[in-house]
Amino acid sequence: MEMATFTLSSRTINSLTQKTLPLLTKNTKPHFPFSLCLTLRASKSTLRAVSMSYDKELDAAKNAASLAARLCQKVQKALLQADVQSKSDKSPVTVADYGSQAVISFVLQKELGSASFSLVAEEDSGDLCNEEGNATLQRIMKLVNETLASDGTYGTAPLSEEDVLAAIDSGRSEGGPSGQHWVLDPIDGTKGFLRGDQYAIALGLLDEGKVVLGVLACPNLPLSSLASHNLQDAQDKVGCLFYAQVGSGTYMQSLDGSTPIKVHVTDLDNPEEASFFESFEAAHSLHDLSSLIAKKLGVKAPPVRIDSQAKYGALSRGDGAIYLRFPHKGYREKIWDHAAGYLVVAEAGGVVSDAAGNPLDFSKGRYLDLHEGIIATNQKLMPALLKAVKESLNEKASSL
Ligand SMILES: Nc1ncnc2c1ncn2[C@@H]1O[C@H](COP(=O)(O)O)[C@@H](OP(=O)(O)O)[C@H]1O
Ligand SMILES: [Mg+2]
Ligand SMILES: [Mg+2]
Ligand SMILES: [Mg+2]
Repeated sequence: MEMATFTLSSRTINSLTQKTLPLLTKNTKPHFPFSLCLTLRASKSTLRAVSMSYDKELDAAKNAASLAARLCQKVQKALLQADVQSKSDKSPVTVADYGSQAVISFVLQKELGSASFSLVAEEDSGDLCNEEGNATLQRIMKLVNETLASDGTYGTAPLSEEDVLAAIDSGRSEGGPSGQHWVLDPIDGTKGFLRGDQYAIALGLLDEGKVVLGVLACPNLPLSSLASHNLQDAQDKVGCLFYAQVGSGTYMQSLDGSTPIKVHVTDLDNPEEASFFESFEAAHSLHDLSSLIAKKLGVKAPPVRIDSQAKYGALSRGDGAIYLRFPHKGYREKIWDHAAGYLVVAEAGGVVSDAAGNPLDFSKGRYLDLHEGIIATNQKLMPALLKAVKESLNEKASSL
C-alpha cells in the first residue's frame, strides 16, 4: 500500500475529518489554527476520493438529471395516451433516449466547462445520420429545446441539429482507470418506459476508476416505500431523485424539489423477513435462480419485480433488503447500468458485489467484468446471501 504524508489547511481538515476518521493513525500531530500535519494510513486513491469535494459536480448532475426526467415524462405521457398502433412503434423511446442524453451532456458542459469533459453514455448518433434518422433528429431537437426553455437557466439560445448531435456524441468516451468520466444511462429500463412502468435516468461520475457521485432520477417511483405501497394507487405521489457523493451518504428528494432526506438500507438481519428485488424482464435476469436463492435464505415474501436502477434506489431507502441480478450466459454488463445505483446503495450503508463477493470494478472501460451476476444487500445479510448464492450456483451447474 502506498503511504503519504500531507500538510493540510484547517478548513480541509474539518471536511476531511468527517470522512476519514477510520483512516487516521495515532500519528496525528495538530498545529492549530492554520495547519495540521497528518499521517494517514490510506491508499492514495482512497484518500483522493474521500478528500475531494464534488459539490459543484453534484449540483450540475442533479439539475441535468431532473431536466432529462422532465423530457422523459413528457414523452412517456404522450406515448401512453397514444393509440394501440403507435404504442407498438418504438420511436418514442428512441427520441426520449437521445433527448435525455443530449440534455444531460449539454447541461453538464454548460455548468462545468467542456475542456476536459468525458462522458461514457449508452447512445450515439449513428442511427440519426440517414434520411429516416433526420426526421427523428428534428423531433429530438424540438424536444430538447422545449425542455431547456422550460428551465430559465439554459434556454437562452436554441440548439441547432449540429449542437444536438455533438451533445449526444460526446458520450463516446471509453472511460477507464484515470481521470474523471461521467457515466450515463439516459433511460435505463427502456422496456419499463414503454410499458408505462418504472425507468430511471442514471448518472454517475468516476474519478480515478472509482464512482464518486451517483444520481438516479426515477420519475414513476412512489415517494413512499414500496413495501407499504399499492402500485395501482393513483393517489400516491411519484417522482424520486436519489443522490450520493462518496463519503457523504445518500439522500432522496422529490423530483419537483422537496427537502432532501437521508436514506439508509434496511438493518434487517433475519433473511426470513427480507424481500428481494429483481428485473421485471425474465430475459434480463434468471428468475428461477433467484427464487432458489430466496428459498435457501428462507425468504417468505414474493419477489418485487421492477425495471431499471429504480431497484437500487428502492433498496437504498429500505423498501426491500436484497437485489439479485443474474443475466443469461454470455451477457456483458455495462457500467452505465450500475455506476449510479451502486453508489446510491453503498453510501446508504449497503454492499454491492458480484456473485462471488468481489467489489464491482468500474475502471475497465465501458463493460464490467463480473463473476456470474450482481447482488446487493446490507452488511448483516451479505454473508448468508453469498452462501446461498454459491450453493445455488453449484446446484445449477451440477444439474446441467
Ligand atoms: N439479456 C440481457 N441480460 C441482462 N441485462 C440486459 C439484457 N438485455 C438488456 N439488458 C440491460 O438491462 C437493462 C435494464 O435492466 P432491468 O432489467 O433492471 O430493467 C437495460 O438497460 P436499458 O433499458 O438502458 O437498455 C439493458 O442494458
Ligand atoms: Mg440501462
Ligand atoms: Mg438505456
Ligand atoms: Mg438500451
